[in-house]
Amino acid sequence: MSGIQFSQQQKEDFLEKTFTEYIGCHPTYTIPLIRAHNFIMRDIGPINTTIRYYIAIMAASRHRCTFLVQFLREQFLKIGGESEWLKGLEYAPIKLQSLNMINKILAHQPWLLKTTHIQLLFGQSLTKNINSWTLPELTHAIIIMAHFHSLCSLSFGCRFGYEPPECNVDEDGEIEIEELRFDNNNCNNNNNNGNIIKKIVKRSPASRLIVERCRQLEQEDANLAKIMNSFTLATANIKSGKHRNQKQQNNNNNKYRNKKHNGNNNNGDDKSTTTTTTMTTTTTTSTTTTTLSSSPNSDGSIKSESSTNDNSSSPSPDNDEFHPNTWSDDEWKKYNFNIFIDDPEFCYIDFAKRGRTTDTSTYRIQDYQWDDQGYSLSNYLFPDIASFLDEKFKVGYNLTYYTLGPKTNIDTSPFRRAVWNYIQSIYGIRHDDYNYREVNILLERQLKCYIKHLACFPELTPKHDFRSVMKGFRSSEKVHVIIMVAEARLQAEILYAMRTLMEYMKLSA
Ligand SMILES: CC(C)C[C@H](N)C(=O)O
Repeated sequence: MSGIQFSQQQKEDFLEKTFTEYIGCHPTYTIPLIRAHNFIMRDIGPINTTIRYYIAIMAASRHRCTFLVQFLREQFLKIGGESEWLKGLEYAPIKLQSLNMINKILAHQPWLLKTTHIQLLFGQSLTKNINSWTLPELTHAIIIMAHFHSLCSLSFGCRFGYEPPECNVDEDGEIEIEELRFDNNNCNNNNNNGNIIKKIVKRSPASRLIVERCRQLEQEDANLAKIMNSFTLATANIKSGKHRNQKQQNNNNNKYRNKKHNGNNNNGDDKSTTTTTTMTTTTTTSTTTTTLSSSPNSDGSIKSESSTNDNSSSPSPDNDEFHPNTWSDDEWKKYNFNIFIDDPEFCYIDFAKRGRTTDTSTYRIQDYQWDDQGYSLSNYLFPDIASFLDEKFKVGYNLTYYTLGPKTNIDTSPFRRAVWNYIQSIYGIRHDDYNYREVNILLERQLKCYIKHLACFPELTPKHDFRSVMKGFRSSEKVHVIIMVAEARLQAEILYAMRTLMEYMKLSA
């Protein structure tokens, strides 16, 4: 795939800014992402282009993603969208307003989507009018929404969590900075370095801060070998089935037993993180203060408060102007996302803690899978879309460089599968053939918390998290995890939506 060139238009439209800069280090993913994006937003499809952009604005507003909302507003006007509509949803056609409900459900609690929601959008045959949706239109709209909800996770994960770059100081005092910039000519998919493009820059007074950071990183690196060895061991144990012994031990662990009895273990969260938990050091413990609403607590579940980091260096205007956690009240007002959505308080709740009154049971992936049912239904309703989504899901799930930090030739599939299945379990999707104990063995608590935050509350992901979790990982590997979060989340939304559309079609057949 190296050597593929994007047209200037494509670059301007989508690759510039965040995505070019940060995801470009994974061209194997960037290319299908852009292909799918262009198909969803620009190619021939059931929905008119300006409307697509408006739906995308509604979707990105659910997660208050300034970067995307600004970008989409510009595009909307550029292609001739009604500027009046940008005053708020109430200025847009009723047909668009009617998407509000499924936008919020899909974004935060997709398991709540029911055929009645779909029914409302179609109207009864007698009352069918200009405001009614058709099945292909609705499928397109759902895919736009899910695509942008997932891009919010990608966007917050990368754009706001990436300072300063990893770097090393060599003996001559030059600094090697890992630059995760997209460069078609230098990208080689089989490159064990994860396509990192390094640049040597001369030390300058301005780089003193970076040098200090390098020293810190060197210290952290001292623990790296240990961490990676224990990870390799855990992975090997899982492959050889030895984790069953671990499971046995853990079953004797009182904390776990109590938790299980309380019925709170649906998400694979386990407060009694086992001794084999790996991947991070415990050297940095950040103190937090509460300022915003809703953030995950230390075991990966969400509590009603959020954090800013006492340890984070004071924000520079350049880096922080769009970061919600640093906004003043005035700044929040300036970007009034609420005009494009209703019920702004509606947010993710733990699937495990969903109200007893809801009739939602766990989604068994074996009953409705992407590969079979999801693929064919989406393709039937919106021709050709399935292969674009499928390509992205496959890369999101299978991408590997066989590296882990400084180690090479590592089979990371148990770790990647744990990340993927953990995210889907957050949305109530269970893979019957998966042993969820592996999640607790391979993902330490802080990482689970980060992942859950990024999937469910991307707008509240503390900026410093990118640095403080996944210690020992390369920056490109952290981006890789963020890609998995975005894709697993996207697939979860699409699965719930397609399953509900299928039920609706059966009912109305
Ligand atoms: C997310 C990372 C741990 C993935 C790893 N670098 C790999 O090549 O598979």
